[in-house]
Amino acid sequence: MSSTPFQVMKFGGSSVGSPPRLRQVIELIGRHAKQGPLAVVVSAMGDTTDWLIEAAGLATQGDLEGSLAVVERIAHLAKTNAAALEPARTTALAERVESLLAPLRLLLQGISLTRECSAPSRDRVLSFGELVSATLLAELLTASGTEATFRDARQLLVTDDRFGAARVDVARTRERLQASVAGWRASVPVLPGFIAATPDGRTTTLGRNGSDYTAALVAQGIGATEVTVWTDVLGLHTADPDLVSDAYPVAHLTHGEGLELAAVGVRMLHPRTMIPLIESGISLRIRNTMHPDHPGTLIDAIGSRDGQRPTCIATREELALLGIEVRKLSDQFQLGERVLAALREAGVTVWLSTQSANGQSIAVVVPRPDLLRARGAVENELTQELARHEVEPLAIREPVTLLTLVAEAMGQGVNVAGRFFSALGAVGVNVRASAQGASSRSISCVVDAADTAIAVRTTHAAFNLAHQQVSLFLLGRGTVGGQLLAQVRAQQALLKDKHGIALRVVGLADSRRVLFDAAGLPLEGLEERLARVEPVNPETRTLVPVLDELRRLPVPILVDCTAASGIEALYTEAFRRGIHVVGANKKPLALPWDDREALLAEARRHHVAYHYETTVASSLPVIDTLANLVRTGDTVRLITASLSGSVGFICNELMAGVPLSVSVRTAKERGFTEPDPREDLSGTDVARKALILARELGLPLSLSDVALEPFVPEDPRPGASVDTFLHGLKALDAAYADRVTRCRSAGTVLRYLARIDPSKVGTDSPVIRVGPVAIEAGQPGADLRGAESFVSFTTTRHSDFPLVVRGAGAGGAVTASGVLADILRISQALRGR
Ligand SMILES: NC(=O)C1=CN([C@@H]2O[C@H](COP(=O)(O)OP(=O)(O)OC[C@H]3O[C@@H](n4cnc5c(N)ncnc54)[C@H](O)[C@@H]3O)[C@@H](O)[C@H]2O)C=CC1
Ligand SMILES: N[C@@H](CC=O)C(=O)O
Repeated sequence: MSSTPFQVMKFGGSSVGSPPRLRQVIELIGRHAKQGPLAVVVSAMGDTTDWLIEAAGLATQGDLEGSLAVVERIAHLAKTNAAALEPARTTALAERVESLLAPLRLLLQGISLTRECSAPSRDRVLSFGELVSATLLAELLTASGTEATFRDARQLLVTDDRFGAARVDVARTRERLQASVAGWRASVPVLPGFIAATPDGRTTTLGRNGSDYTAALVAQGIGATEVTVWTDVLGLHTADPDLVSDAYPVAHLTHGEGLELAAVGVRMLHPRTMIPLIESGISLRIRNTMHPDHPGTLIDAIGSRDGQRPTCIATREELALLGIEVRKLSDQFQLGERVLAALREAGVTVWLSTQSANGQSIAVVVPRPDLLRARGAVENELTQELARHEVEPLAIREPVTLLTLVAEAMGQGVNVAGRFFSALGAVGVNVRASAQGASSRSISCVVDAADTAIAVRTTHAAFNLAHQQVSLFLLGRGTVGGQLLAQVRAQQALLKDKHGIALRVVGLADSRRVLFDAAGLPLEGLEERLARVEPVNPETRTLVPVLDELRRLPVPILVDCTAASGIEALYTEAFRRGIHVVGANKKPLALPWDDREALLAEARRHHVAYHYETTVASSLPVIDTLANLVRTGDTVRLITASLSGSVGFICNELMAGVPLSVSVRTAKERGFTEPDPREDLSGTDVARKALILARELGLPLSLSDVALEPFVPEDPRPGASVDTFLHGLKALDAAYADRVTRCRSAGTVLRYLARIDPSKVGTDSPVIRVGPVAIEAGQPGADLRGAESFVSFTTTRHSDFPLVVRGAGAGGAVTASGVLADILRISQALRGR
């Protein structure tokens, strides 16, 4: 006889709930049975257990007809599944199902007559789910060529008579299994999970996750080395994938980690199941029936093989926090002991308890449905002290969630608690209570239920993700915003894989519509999706509630690709919420000096970044260069610049003989102008840019200080639409053609330049001048092409040869790339925090 140890495989209800899944299970068992001895444990098919509970309930109400109709549903599922796999034996298998369910029908009849369903009767009713599935699975396996035999777990697993959650007599169970296993090698044993029997043969059930427990007990009893739980996920994930889209299956865990996770409520594991496995050194694998080649999660004595130790985040929801505090300090009180004993006595599970060092207060976390019972038990225990006002009235907080980080040797890691709490604090999650397990494998805290998702996502990112998550709320989906979305879409994978930055667009707004999803908006078709949102009145809408959601996400950034006036109020709200801002919009920086200073001070006060590199010459590194000059102690003596990509382009077109009206229209079409090109042609846009630069030098100037000569005279119809304005430009074509002719004959080029001369501070001459000039060939800026800009810095150190920054100064794609670079600067600066 072979001495190869057994493997135990357990299949849950969903794995055997439908013909395709059942077929996969039969194939899997067939394949593994060829490799070595195998024992199979199976749950009831699909929702059968719920249906049995329903049938028992109806029978108890005297509704036999309804109850038998539910049995019909159960029979139908079993027959359909069996017939789909063995069509040739449809009738025989249907008869088999009928004969298996006949005693159930009789039992329900009895219950309906007495209108009483005792705990033993209920266990008996529930047992039919597993009995049917195990019997059918054994028959279907044999028919498929894998010799299998139904083994009644009630003859093997011995329990006490606590019906509903019976306690197993491990020693007697082991004895029976050892005696029985000798005959198991020739034919795969198929055992019903979840059910067992008292020593006198009355059917019992094992409670929650009972089938996993059966598998662990069987493995222990027959000396198996591994239990595989086949389910519908790829393994135990680092966090609940419904809450965290980045959660991933963990390859290896130690038994200790598994037990810890089971203890804090991870649905897939139960402490009862872990104990026989740990005692007997049996590995537990969690695998997906639909992906049988995926290794899933292996839980054993060794744990991680590759040094990777991901932190699993477990949540237990629907809890209540009870705070009990003594008014007067006394070492006689033994508050903690009494409260815990009272709760134990009342049968209330305590998920977490923390006591103050002096024993004056205790906080306990209990299941929410047990809150009344828990409260009653504690108040009863402390009746006299409460009456004498020695104890504060109980403080109750509900619903709350218990969030636990589990990782081997966590206690030896540096600053684990600090990282945990600061990650939660950074997104505004209040920790209501906390505890670090003595095992050094876990640390737990209690948060409000409303904070569950954000708390899990944040801690998961802080502990498990190699990449930095960045959450973008984009305002504006026009020339720049639209290009930015396209660039994020194109760069997303590369940024994550190569640079460790995971950009997620969580919000998008235009002037009248907003879309927001904290989990991230799919970028494909996003603008079309926004266009379908019901528009609202821009005058009355507020984006502050969106900021309240944004602030709770990792590295939140408000990205302003609008030309909106008054948007600084939103920036201020963002800064106050710890949200960074990246803006292409010049208007907030051209506010009166005191307002602009107040805005920047607000960002500094809240330790957030405000980057606006693209406000001066699109993606050209102008502001950064200037800041570096100033930071390194250089003195800027003069800045001369062609700061308008659109007006520069128009000048070049005019010099090439294109009429003014046509060149302005082309500049707009190419995305060089402001949404309203009058902003460019009036010189206001250049004046704002020059002002932004002058202020970077610390000069407290305002727009009214700029000596401005427009490129095109003021529109006589300022309220007219952009189209009307563009149309009206035709009237100026001849005058501009004349001007160009004069330039040509003088050998000069038409340009629109800005000049910032700090030496004029304190004199009658303007520090900033903006206006059209005719410059000679060979002079800086004369040879600009298309929408090129240039900025020339003459400084103490760059005196003979000014430092020149030159390149494309306008356009959606280049500007968007500058905005993206600002976003990446923030995320890089925050890495690891
Ligand atoms: N086009 C370029 O080459 C450059 C543009 N910029 C700046 O970028 C900003 C955007 O320019 P474009 O994309 O060309 O403009 P655009 O007119 O093409 O797009 C503006 C977008 O902002 C939206 N919007 C307006 N008010 C809003 C509000 N209060 N909230 C949310 N969305 C709002 C509009 O619905 C539109 O989607 C402007 O401030 C411009 O000065 C900066 C550097 C270069
Ligand atoms: N309209 C602007 C765009 C960049 O700020 C320009 O023409 O330069």
